[in-house]
Amino acid sequence: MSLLQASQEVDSSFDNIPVIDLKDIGNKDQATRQRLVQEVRDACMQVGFFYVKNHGISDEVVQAAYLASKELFALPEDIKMEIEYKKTPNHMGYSPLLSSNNDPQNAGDLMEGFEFGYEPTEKKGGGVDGVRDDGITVANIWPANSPGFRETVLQYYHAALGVGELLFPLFALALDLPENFFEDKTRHSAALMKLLHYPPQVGEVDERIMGIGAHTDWECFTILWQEPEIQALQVLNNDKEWIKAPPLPGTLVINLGDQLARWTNDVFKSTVHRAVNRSGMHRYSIPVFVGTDYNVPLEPIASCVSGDRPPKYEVITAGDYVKSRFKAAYGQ
Ligand SMILES: O=C(O)CCC(=O)C(=O)O
Ligand SMILES: [Fe+2]
Repeated sequence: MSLLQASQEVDSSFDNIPVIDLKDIGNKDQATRQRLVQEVRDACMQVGFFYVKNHGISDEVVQAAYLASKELFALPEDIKMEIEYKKTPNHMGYSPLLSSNNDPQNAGDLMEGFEFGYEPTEKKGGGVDGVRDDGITVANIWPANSPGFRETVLQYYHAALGVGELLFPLFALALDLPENFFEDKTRHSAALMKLLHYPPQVGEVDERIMGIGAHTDWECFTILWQEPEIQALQVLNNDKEWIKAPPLPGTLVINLGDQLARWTNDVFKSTVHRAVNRSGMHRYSIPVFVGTDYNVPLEPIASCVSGDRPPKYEVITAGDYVKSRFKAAYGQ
């Protein structure tokens, strides 16, 4: 069945998020690979979200990033504000509570964050990397007097990039494209990592106050680590029901973003989601947003367009798209 035919028959009234085991990802056996690709295709068409287990990021690397994140957010507010995102041209750095607003219906997101883009682990200090001088990842900003912080979080970042490199060929195969379709479009690691902290929300439930309001992600896909045992993430299905995406031990959440929806003319779903922390405890999460290089135009692939299904989106480069979404979320 062609992609478009399959897409017409898709039922997106899911009530849970599929789990995909990556243990066979290096297995070259045709049938094994085909099974994995089919699982990815179904998840991308029906849900836009899936968990991965056996993803290859070690517990040590995850734990170290988690602890570094907790330590960062525990710093006094005035210290954190020294690296506020407004001090960079590209919104990297610290964003205090309520500084972003992902859902225009809401008053702001009740979370604080710290965001950075590509840097090799060995480089000392943040700064300009000529290859990526694209207006988005030109300047990271790092907390002063936090020894080891930069190295620790970059270690996680690079491990997540490795997961991304495993996933791109699967997405390509799931779209009936050559396995290496994304290779020349992802040479510069246009990935941003964000540490997030959601303080507990207590008291009366107000639907307009979310940790992060309803939104879609902006890149190709997001690799999300969630704090164990705290339910916060919710995913919207086609029946407009919020489906819980609880943390499952040992897994990461993969969710598709708008770039893949644009590449595929919505054959793959960039699904609306939100998070709210009513657990009474502090919650931390770590998304890594993986996209195509910022100069790459997001042109719908031929197998996702037909006379009945004309292109839904104007062509825009990945970079311009991400910039426009930053502007909308931060109001500048
Ligand atoms: O913290 C979470 O579970 C979700 C975060 C998220 O959706 C985002 O940062 O785009
Ligand atoms: Fe998101």
